[in-house]
Amino acid sequence: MPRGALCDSGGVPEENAWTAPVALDKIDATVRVPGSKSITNRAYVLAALSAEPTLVRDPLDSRDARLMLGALAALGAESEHTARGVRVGPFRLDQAGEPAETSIALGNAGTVARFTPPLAALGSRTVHFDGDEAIRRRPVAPLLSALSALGADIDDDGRGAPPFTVRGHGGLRGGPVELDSSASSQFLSSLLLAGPAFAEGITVRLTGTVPSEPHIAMTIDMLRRFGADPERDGTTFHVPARTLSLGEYVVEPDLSTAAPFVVAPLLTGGTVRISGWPSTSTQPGAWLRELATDLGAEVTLDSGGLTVTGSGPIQGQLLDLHEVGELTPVLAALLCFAEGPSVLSGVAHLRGHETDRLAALARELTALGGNVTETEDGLRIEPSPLHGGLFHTYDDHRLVMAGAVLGLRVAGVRVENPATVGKTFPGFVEAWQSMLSGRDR
Ligand SMILES: O=C(O)C1=C[C@@H](OP(=O)(O)O)[C@@H](O)[C@H](O)C1
Ligand SMILES: C=C(OP(=O)(O)O)C(=O)O
Repeated sequence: MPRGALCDSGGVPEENAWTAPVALDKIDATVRVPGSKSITNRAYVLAALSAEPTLVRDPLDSRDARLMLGALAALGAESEHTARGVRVGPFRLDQAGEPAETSIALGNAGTVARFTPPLAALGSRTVHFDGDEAIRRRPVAPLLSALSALGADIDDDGRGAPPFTVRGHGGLRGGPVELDSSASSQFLSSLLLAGPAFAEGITVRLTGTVPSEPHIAMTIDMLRRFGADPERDGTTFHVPARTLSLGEYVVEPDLSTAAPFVVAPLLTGGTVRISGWPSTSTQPGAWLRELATDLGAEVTLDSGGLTVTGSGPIQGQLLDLHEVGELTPVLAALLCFAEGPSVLSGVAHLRGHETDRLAALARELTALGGNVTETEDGLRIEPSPLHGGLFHTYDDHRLVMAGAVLGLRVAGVRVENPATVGKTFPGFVEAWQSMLSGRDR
């Protein structure tokens, strides 16, 4: 993947930086993290495609989730916040009497930019897609090409990123298509999620390797729960046309958002309990349980949640993160404190995430005294003492979380623009401070 661009934080003044608290003692806290972004936004899309309204319970309420609801509303699927959750859909395909054109605000939400274009092609309006400066650098070309091959009418400016326009003509033929989903698993998830609504369903044959496999498993699992019949045969995926219906969907806590809390006791000693941790999950963050154990923590999972107790130093690691790329920023921060060198690999596609995460992490960790270099597909981290300073976050929620992890052991880490964490966890700073003050949330 070509080198990405580092996004700036839109002129957020440095005095808004948050000084990440140092852990003065062993931690002892119980933490509740919000609903999974990936599950929430898939549930909203599948609800919009269902024949009846769906109540999505315990959903994430954050910038990305609201952008998804806004996109679905623009496409004709209304939602309502109720005391029991968010009731969504169904999507009205008959859009007679609606304005002929509408716009979708993408913010910097990959799930909105990748999951909603097929829905626009199913409708009958002209839909313009655009968002933050950063989303204009995130790839969509393979998805738009596949949709065009399936019969969609799409205009873009040839850069392979937003903005673009989809002209709906009241449905999509679907059928067989080839897809290169190596830059983002979200291209494949997008086609599979909408597949049941295509006249001929969809058969996708992948031409490259796909990152973030757990997110593909999540897509398949959620399609099944909503009544679809997806099948996978190696690199070929088939989703027949189906009418979807479920009624109610309960969202799991976000295990990637949990990552900084899981690794905290490895750096401070003591115990963190993450309530509501599911006994099985398709989320990539489920792997943190195994990783924390390998790093020497005592880890137990019971009906109360996941309990992680840290003890002693951590060793350097060789980790292929191709399947769990979104965990990279927090793990890179953690491994700056390891006793030996670490190599994180398999994550070249992170150059097309919220920012070029490999460049951002190498630059910011080095600026605080770390010895971190970019490789072709990851990062090499050598032990080196860290010091305080401004930690730029490039409008990336997971860099805010990484900065918080550094601050546990290093005084004076000032995390730039902490509010950008609201993409997935608006209450992150408060939850982090409560964890350190021993006040349970
Ligand atoms: O489908 C999803 O919900 C996601 C897939 C992954 O994207 P990539 O495959 O582009 O890394 C992940 O990093 C992102 O945070 C969420
Ligand atoms: C890559 C991420 O987000 P998005 O859904 O915008 O792709 C992420 O949350 O780490």
